[in-house]
Amino acid sequence: MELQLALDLVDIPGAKQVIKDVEPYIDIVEIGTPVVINEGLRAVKEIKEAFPNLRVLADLKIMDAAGYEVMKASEAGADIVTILGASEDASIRGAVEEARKQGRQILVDMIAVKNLEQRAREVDELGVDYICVHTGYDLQAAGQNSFEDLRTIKRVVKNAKTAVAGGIKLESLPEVIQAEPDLVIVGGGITGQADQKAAASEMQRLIRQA
Ligand SMILES: O=C(CO)[C@H](O)[C@H](O)COP(=O)(O)O
Repeated sequence: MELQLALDLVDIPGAKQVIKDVEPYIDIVEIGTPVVINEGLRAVKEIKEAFPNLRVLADLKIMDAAGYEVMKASEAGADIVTILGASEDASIRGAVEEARKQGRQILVDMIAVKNLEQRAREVDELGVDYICVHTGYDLQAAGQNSFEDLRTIKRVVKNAKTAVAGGIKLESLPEVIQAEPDLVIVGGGITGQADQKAAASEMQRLIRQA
């Protein structure tokens, strides 16, 4: 099981500062969608150059023109690129094909997918690397989480690794770990804490002992 730090509400210098503090405790750093919107793929490039030993995920949430967008994110240095599970099979195939060419990986974000069980089975057949259940900020605000969805994809996904994201905090991490995802994605549960280093270190400890 691995830990991914999601950076959503920072600029590039801010991202570098957080990563410097928590690098020993994380496996992957995510350049979040808002950061890419604000700063462009330059954010991915600068973070990869500053932290070459860390895997970098570009959270582009691709919906179309997938091959092209995966190519551009790969050129910027992304190791993993995200595409939406709600996108067309042709787009997901295009993303996978380009990622294979570039030696990169694809994470499918299942945010807003209604028929989760069926779509997870279909996406799993398309050769993606990760399938991620995700409660976005708007539904987190309504008190939702993805823990039941994680158990659902764990049942049906046979090839890809499983991941979970959305509002995971130190208190809820043990329940997440129990469902045995391959990747736990945490944003505010680390970045929103007064002591980010302590939060990341404790999360890594719980994950490693699982
Ligand atoms: O992709 C995202 C939002 O669309 C976030 O990166 C993801 O939800 C993790 O952040 P948090 O733990 O703060 O919810």
